[in-house]
Order: sequence, then C-alpha cells, then structure tokens
Amino acid sequence: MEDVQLYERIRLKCTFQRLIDSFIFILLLLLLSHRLITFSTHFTLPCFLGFLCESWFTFNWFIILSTKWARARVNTFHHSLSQRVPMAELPAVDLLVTTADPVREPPIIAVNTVLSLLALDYPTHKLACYVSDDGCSPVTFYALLEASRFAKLWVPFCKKYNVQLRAPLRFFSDESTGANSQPSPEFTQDCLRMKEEYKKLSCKIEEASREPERIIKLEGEFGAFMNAKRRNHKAIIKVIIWENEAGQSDGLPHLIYVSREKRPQHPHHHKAGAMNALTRVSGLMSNAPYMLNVDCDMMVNNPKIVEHAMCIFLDPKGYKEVAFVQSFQQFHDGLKDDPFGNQLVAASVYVLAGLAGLQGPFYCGTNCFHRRKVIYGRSPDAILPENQEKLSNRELEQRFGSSKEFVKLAAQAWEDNSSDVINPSTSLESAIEVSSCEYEYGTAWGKQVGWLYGSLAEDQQTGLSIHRRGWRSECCMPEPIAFTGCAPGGLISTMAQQKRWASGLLRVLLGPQSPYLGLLFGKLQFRQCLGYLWLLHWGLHAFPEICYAALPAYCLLTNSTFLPKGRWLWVFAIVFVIYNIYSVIEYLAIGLSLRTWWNNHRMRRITPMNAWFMGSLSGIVEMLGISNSVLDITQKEAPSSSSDTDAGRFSFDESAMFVPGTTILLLHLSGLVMKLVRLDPASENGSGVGEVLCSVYVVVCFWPFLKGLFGKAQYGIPMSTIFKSALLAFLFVQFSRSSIATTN
Ligand SMILES: O=c1ccn([C@@H]2O[C@H](COP(=O)(O)OP(=O)(O)O[C@H]3O[C@H](CO)[C@@H](O)[C@H](O)[C@H]3O)[C@@H](O)[C@H]2O)c(=O)[nH]1
Ligand SMILES: [Mn+2]
Repeated sequence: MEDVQLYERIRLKCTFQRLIDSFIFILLLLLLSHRLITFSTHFTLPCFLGFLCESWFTFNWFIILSTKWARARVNTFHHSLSQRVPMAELPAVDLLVTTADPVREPPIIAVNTVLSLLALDYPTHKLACYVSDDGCSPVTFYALLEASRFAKLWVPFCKKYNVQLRAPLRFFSDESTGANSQPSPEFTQDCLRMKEEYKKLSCKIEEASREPERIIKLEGEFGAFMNAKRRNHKAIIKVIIWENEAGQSDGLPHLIYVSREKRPQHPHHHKAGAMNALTRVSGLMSNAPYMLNVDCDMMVNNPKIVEHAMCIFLDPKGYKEVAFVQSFQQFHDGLKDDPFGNQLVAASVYVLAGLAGLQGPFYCGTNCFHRRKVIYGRSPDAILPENQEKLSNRELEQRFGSSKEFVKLAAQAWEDNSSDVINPSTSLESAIEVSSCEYEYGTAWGKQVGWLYGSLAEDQQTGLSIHRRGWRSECCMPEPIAFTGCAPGGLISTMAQQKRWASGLLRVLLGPQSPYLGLLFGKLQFRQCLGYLWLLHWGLHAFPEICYAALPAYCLLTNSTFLPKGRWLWVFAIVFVIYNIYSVIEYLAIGLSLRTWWNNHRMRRITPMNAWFMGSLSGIVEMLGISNSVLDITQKEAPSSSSDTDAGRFSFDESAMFVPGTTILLLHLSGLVMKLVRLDPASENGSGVGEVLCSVYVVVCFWPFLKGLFGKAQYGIPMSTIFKSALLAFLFVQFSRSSIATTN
C-alpha cells in the first residue's frame, strides 16, 4: 500500500461567527452578574427563576459556542483510491438495512433503498446486503424477492448509463438528473422499459400490501411465515441473491432477508437488537470488515459513496484512528421551508461540522459506515496493550456467545483479517442460532459489543462508547450528498419523534455512557463532551424553557417583573436582537430562506415545551422503573403524498404532548387581557413594556396553536386538550394571584 493521502480535513474560517458568539456570551455573563449583584438589595421569586433559567441558557450557549468554534469540512479524493489499494483488493462491505413495520414503513420504500444499495458503484462481489425485518412480514419478503428480479435489469441499466439516482422511485420522479442532458435514443428506450418494469413491480407490491392473503400463499418459500406473529416467531433467514461467488464483478451483490426470533417474554431492544442480530448474521455469512448501516428509508443518492468512505478508512492516518464515517441525514421529500423544523439543515451545517473539527461527528443511527472490529468492542491499536490484541477462547465466548462458528469469525474480524467470503448454505443453521432470542444472554452484546441497549437513542449511546474508547469519527460529505431519506410528514409525527429522542437522550445522559463519565474515566475529549451535551440536554432543556416562557405571563398576571431594570433592560434587548439577526444571517448564508429561519425558530420554542417536556417525563418514569419504553416508528410516506397543499399546516391529536403548549398560550392570553383591562393591582415594581413584549413574542411563536384553538377537524386542538390546558391555566392564575395576596 502506498502512503497516498486520501482525504483532508480543512478548518473553515469563522472569525465573524466566533466574534458574535463570544460577544453574545459576554453579554449573557454580564446580565447574570448584574442579576446576582441586585439580589443583595432586591430579591423576588420571578427574578430568581429568571436568573436560574438564564444561567442554563448561558451554559447552553457556551456549549454551542465551543462546538461551533472550529468548524471543519472533509474532502475525500476518491480518484486516488486505486493508487493506494487496487480495485480488486478493496475491502468488503456489509450493507445493513432495518425495517420494522410494513404499514408505517411501506415495503416499496425499503425496496427502493435496497435497490439503490445493490446498484452501488463498488465491486459487487464485495457487497452483501442484509435486510432486518422486525415486522416479520411476508409482504416485505415478497417485495424483496420481486425486487431482486427487477434488480437484474435495474442494476446493469444504472451502471450502463451511470445514472446518479439509483433508487427507481427517485429516478423516475426526477428524470432530468439522468445520464446526460441529451439522452440517446437507446437510453430513452431502455428508460421506458425500466419505467414499465418498475411500475409492474410497484403494482405487485402495492397489491400484496393491500391483500396479503390473496397474493401470498404461505407455502414453499413463504412457509416459514405460517403462524408467525410479529412479536412471537422463530428466526427466519432467507438468502434471496447469492450468485456472485466466483468473484466476477458483473453480478449482483448478495441479498439476505433476516427476521430475528422474537418471543413475548424476551426483550427485543428495538433497533439496537435488530442491528446486533444483523451484525452476527452478516458476521457469519460474509464477515466484511466494514458495515454500512441505513434505515429503510435512506436511499443512496451518490453511488460512489462507498469509495468516498473507504478514502477515509484506508487513508494512512484514518486507518489508525477513524472508527466510523458518518454522512448526514438529508431528506428528499422535505416540505418547503421546513415548517416543522425536522430537516435539521442548519444544525448539521453549524453544529455537526463543528464536531468534525473535534473528535468527530455523532453517530446518527443511519448513513454510517462502521469498522466491524470497533463494533465488536476494540479500542484503537495505539492505546491497546500488546496482550489485548488477541483474546483467549474463553474471553471470546464470554464476549460473543456460544456459536463456535461465529466466535471463530469474530476473532478474525477482531484481529483485522476477515476477508474470507463463505458459502451461506453451510452457515444458514448457525445464522438462525445467532439470531435467536436467547443467544445474547450472558454475553457482552448490548453492553460492550454491538449496539448498546438501554435507551431509545441507541445511536448516541453507541457512538459515545466508541468515542470514549479513544476513536475518532469523520464526516463524509461528497457532492452530491450521500443518502436522502423521508422526513417525518406532519407536526404529530415530528413531535412523536422528538419526544422519543428526548427521552432516549435523557437516558443516555444519565446512564453508564454519560459523557460526563466518558470525560472522567474514558478518552472523550473535553470539547467533544460539550458537543454531546448540546444534544443530550435536549430533554432537560424543556424545563427552563417552560419556566422561562411562563415567567412573563406570571408577571403580567401578578403585576410583577422578572426582567432587569433600566439600562440592563437594554442589554437584555440587545442580546435578543443580535442573537436573532445573527441567526438569520446564518440561515441565509447557507441558502435557506427567511421563512425557514422563522419556522425553525418558532419550533425551537414549540418542540421543547411540548415534545421534549413529555419525552423527559417519560424518560424519568422509565428510569424509575414505572413503565417500559415504547418505540413508535416514524411514519415514512412515499413522496406522492406530500404534494398536498395543506402539508405545512399544523395538525393536532389527543396526545398529552400538546397540553403544555396550549396551557402556555392560554396563560399568555389571560396575562395580556389582564394587562389590557388593568385589573391588576398597582405596584411600584409592576410589569411593563418588557413583559408585554415577551408575552406577545410567545403568542406569536405559538400562533399555530392559537389557530388550532379555533381550527376544525385535525387542524383544531381537540376539546379534551383545550379543557385540560384551561384547567391547568386556571390553577396557575389562581396560584399566581394567591402568591401576591400572601406577599402583600
Ligand atoms: O424495533 C425496531 C424499531 C425500529 N427499527 C428501525 O429503526 C430505524 C429507525 O426508526 P425510525 O422510526 O425511522 O426512527 P427515526 O426517528 O427516523 O430515527 C432516527 O433516530 C433513531 C434513534 O432514535 C436512529 O436509530 C435512526 O437511525 C435515526 O434515523 C428504522 O429503519 C426502523 O425500521 C427496527 O429495526 N426495529
Ligand atoms: Mn427515520
């Protein structure tokens, strides 16, 4: 291997950003110290609460400032890859896809993801694609089987014309990005044929989804699905394509369907459990040293992505220190102007790119290439004591479980010499063994090996454990972007997703992989730890956010004040104005619209107070052992359904998640009314323009909720929610008025 540099990390110039961020930080510190000083002469409850919340926000700002401080960008030189490693010697890559529910995740979406993976530009005999189906659905298997037939036409077509979008669904919805602008008649003809074939495929899959009993007879290939219940069935593993043994490079990659065993009395650990089963099955069948992990909706957008990732892994420097290569989540069907703030574009550009300049980006659960040995728990060679490089047989078994065959292959992967491709027919039985419910008992799976258990944010937990062992990670941001997925459609699914994240993240924060522990006892770098806190604090953030939002309402109701007085009120206003102007500039600078900024900004108020708040509460309840975690899978929709004009409108349901927001809104409305009609008792230190403006600001942010109060059908907040919120608001008003009665 020649020592050719295959990627570079360039620090971005961000002097202006640093100046503004620091200026805001200094002003925040000044405000806090002013508050502290005035407490000696004038101490009130609202001011004290204001001080506590502002301290939290200042700490949070410091975290953001530190994380954004040294942003970096990674460039990969995939044209030089062959100079370091001849094409024939490129490492094998196992492609791991998870799907869990044929209704919320329509099989046609998973099929497109799989097709786009099978058509990757990489020697095909080096690729094996494993699809985990936690739904244990014959429809998913049927869809994959049909897709494998279509793939025989589709993959050669993509390669012949070098098309960029290799998921047919994406290709046919955007033909302009095909091979060239002046398509040859041959291309046009082939294209028409593909379109016809794809149409047949999607009709078949749609029909099977609609009427599974009629289309799929549970016999022959499908016999295994007989009597299989979603949560109660034996392991089903089916080799769909395995034609490419001789190492010819013109066939299709291997394709394997895996539905791990599930029994009601055994915990299945959601996606982390599925990933671990896939890791073992793929470890047995192909044991590639690298694994790509994608959710079922993340379609390949750049067919050269594996080569780009390999540039990082095979680079002389990256080879020693990079554990995983992460491409950001981006969405192909995102709504215009991101009305629900779920596309996270600005966050990736500023915060995640900031991490790129530190120990590396978070592992985001999808679009990520891993080294198998790292997933098996290895630390970087540089810090590994000599004797730990090899594990004894007993250690191996304790770690990886009782399957002799798997343990042997795991040891090879651990020692970095796992290139043998083995024949599936000999290992299908062992594959079933390693995907049984009981296989993990008494082993290190879910604790030190594989995807870690205990939180719904298994990705952060797993990523943290890797960083704390001293590994780096790297972003991979080729042009065009690597993958695109489906963004959650409406407010309800966004909120459900955010709630799940908040509770999962809180459990990571307070669990054994906490970044605080990683900093003290592991090799997590200080600023990387701060970066993790930016994310893991999401759940906790809800409490100061709600408290701070309630303060102006409380002050209007009780005619008191929580804002600093005189000149200091100006400092407060200046922080607010500069922060917002700067944040607008940040959005515009990366080509986002003003509207997107406002939508995201508004969601930064709405999401914490509703979804994150409920998420933290449920996280706390779970940690106390009162309830088990429930994972609602995010709804994935085929792009056609998002063209509807009402797509950006807020819709509500009966969920308790909308109660806090509605209550806050009602409180502010009552506060403002009270101020207007001057029902409040006069007092010297009464609320003034400051409180009124703050209150108006909250109402403006919650405007969609205000519309929801009067909206119809799904666009209206349900009566039960309004009733609960009105009751809470009433109690709050009574409490506020009684609190002044006692102080007067
Ligand atoms: O029991 C389960 C539950 C989920 N999944 C799969 O996990 C993936 C992610 O689930 P989804 O409902 O799409 O979650 P998102 O909120 O979109 O996921 C984001 O956040 C998760 C962590 O909360 C990460 O695991 C994901 O990779 C990341 O995309 C999907 O492919 C599912 O099929 C399973 O395989 N088994
Ligand atoms: Mn998803």
